[in-house]
Amino acid sequence: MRTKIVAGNWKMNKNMEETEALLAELSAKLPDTKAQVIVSPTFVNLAAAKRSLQASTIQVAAQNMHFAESGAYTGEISADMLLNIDVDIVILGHSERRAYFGETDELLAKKVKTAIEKGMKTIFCFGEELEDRKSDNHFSVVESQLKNALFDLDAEAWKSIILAYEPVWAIGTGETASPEQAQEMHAFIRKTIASAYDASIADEVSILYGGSVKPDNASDIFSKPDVDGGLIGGASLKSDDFAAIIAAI
Ligand SMILES: O=C[C@H](O)COP(=O)(O)O
Repeated sequence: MRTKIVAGNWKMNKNMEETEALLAELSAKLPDTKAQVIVSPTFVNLAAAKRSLQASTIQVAAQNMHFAESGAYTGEISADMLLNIDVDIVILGHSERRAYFGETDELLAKKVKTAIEKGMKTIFCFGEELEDRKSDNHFSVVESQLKNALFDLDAEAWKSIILAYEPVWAIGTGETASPEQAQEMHAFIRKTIASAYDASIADEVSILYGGSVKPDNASDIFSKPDVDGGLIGGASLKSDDFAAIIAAI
């Protein structure tokens, strides 16, 4: 049985007081769920989030990290720094990191490797752009993103990987992939992993969908057999909306 997960990526939103207030609201409204719920505030608010959630089942993830142990990397954050404040989940490969900060599959492979070595869980994001889908290249783009960043991992490492398929054309646009499009791609991802490794790894990895998930479309998307939850952007910034999405799983 795969773990169901709903994760909220807050991106560059919410100051410390707003972080604490949103988490207090969310904790009060958290529906009864077996899903793993994760929130991902900005780096500077991770410690405050951990404090706010001390008595909660809600987990905290970072939105990025560097691959190096430490050193002269101005502005960067290491795995050990995250672990030092008890943050052991990291989002890597988000399309905004790829598009605005030049993160490549090769760089992401290094980051994932570090996360695994440090005992962290990775929410690994990937997905095609609109032109890829229009030109019917979406499957090959996704396959190469997975292959380049993840397929050097050993089988054991996959226990620490959560996948998040996020078609770039659906992120923050209000345009969601249809539940059928999400299911088709998630099934393809599982098949690709089964070919590279084996069926049990493919069956066990949780694959989240991300891209304009809202309270009114969440249950249709989550009802698909290969969709194990969501990575939620905008709608995770409002406690009512995020709680409704969690309730839809
Ligand atoms: O990480 C989350 C995704 O970028 C989705 O964002 P969105 O729900 O605002 O479309």
